[in-house]
Amino acid sequence: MSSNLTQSIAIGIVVNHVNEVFIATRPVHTKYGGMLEFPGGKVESNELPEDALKRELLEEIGLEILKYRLFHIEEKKASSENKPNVKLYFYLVEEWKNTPYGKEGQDVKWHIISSLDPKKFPPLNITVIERLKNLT
Ligand SMILES: Nc1nc2c([nH]c(=O)n2[C@H]2C[C@H](O)[C@@H](COP(=O)(O)OP(=O)(O)OP(=O)(O)O)O2)c(=O)[nH]1
Ligand SMILES: [Mg+2]
Repeated sequence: MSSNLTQSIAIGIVVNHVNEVFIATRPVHTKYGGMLEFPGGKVESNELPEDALKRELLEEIGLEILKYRLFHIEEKKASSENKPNVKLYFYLVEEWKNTPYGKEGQDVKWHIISSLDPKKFPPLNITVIERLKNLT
């Protein structure tokens, strides 16, 4: 029997009109430190995934999002009894206000979708990056 809880994560794939996505480098001292990531973070207990998406993008990259849609869900079972299962909600963000920047001091950059190297991202991003490349 498994009693593991599920930690949901809301992630924004911010895409501009020239097929670039806004990507940050994870701080070195964190899990997957030094790897690339789409902005986002943990869904809190009182939130829906899309509430967390709006909050995290404002907190991390100063973006007020206007148009977004759920694009992909990735789930992973916990590797041990005392860890949560994880569920990643990836949203495509297509319209926003403001100009995104690294509000927490993180390194950020626009990357052309076709140039993305999935090996530079956490392993749960591999499928969504493949799907993203098939869009363009
Ligand atoms: N933001 C983000 N997290 C990802 C991606 N891929 C992936 O596996 N993750 C994982 C890494 C983390 O274990 C988890 C989200 O964590 P986070 O570190 O961004 O969480 P957070 O913003 O709420 O930060 P904190 O409060 O835990 O410091 O999801 C991704 O593309 N973007
Ligand atoms: Mg985060």
